[in-house]
Amino acid sequence: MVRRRVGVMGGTFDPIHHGHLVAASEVAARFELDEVLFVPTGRPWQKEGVGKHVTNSEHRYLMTVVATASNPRFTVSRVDIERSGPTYTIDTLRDLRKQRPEDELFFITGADALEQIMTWKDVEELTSLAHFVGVTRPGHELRDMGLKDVRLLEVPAMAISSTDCRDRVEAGDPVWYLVPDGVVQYINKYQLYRGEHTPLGVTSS
Ligand SMILES: Nc1ncnc2c1ncn2[C@@H]1O[C@H](COP(=O)(O)OP(=O)(O)OP(=O)(O)O)[C@@H](O)[C@H]1O
Ligand SMILES: O=C(O)c1ccc[n+]([C@@H]2O[C@H](COP(=O)([O-])O)[C@@H](O)[C@H]2O)c1
Repeated sequence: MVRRRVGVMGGTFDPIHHGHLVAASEVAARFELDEVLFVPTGRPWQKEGVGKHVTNSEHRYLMTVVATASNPRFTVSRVDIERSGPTYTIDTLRDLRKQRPEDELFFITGADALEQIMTWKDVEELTSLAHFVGVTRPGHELRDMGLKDVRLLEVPAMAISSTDCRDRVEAGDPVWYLVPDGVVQYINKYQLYRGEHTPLGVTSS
C-alpha cells in the first residue's frame, strides 16, 4: 500500500490569512503531499496571558473551513479544539497518528514558530511522529534550531499576520485580499475583532 503524504498545518488562525494558505500550498507542491490538514488550536498556551484574548475556537474553526473549502486537498481537523486543556503539538500528532496510522505526516511551521520550537512540550519526541517543515516568513530568520528531522523551504513572501488583520478590523481598515473573501464576510457577519463579545451559541475556549 502506498503511504499517503499528509501535511499538518497547525495554527491559531485568528483569523486564517493568505500567508497560511500560500505556505500550505507551497509545501504541498514541493513535498508532493496528497492532503494538507489544517488544525486550529484549542487553547494556544503560548498566546494566552494577561490582556491577551483568543477568539473562541468554533469561530476560528469555521473561518478555517471557509478559507480552505475551494481546495480539494485542504481539509480541517477538530482534533485540537475537541481536546480539553492547553494545546500541545505532541498530543495533536499522537491523536492524528491514531486516526491515520498509515499516513506519513509533515508538520508545517513558519520561521517564527520554529524559533520557539525547543520550548514546546516533549520536543524530543515530536520528530518520531512527523517530519517537520519550516517555511520562510518575512521578518524572521529561518533556522533549524537543532530539531532532529526538519526540512527548510522558501515560500512566496506574504507579509501578513493575524495580529495585523485583527488590528485592521478594529481600526475599520479593510482586510480584503489579506484573508479570503469568505473570511472577510464571516468576520463581518459575526462582528469579530471589534472589541465586542461575538456569540455563536458556544462557550469560548
Ligand atoms: N505570513 C506567513 N508566512 C509564513 N508562515 C506563516 C505566516 N503567518 C503565519 N505563519 C505560520 O502559520 C502557523 C500558524 O500561525 P498563526 O495562526 O499563529 O498566525 P500568525 O499570523 O502568526 O498569528 P498572530 O499574529 O496572532 O501571532 C505558524 O507556524 C506561523 O509561523
Ligand atoms: O506543543 C507545544 O508546546 C506548542 C507550543 C506553541 C505552539 N504550538 C503549535 O504550533 C502551531 C502554531 O501555533 P501558534 O500559537 O503560532 O498559532 C500550533 O499548531 C500550535 O499548537 C505547540
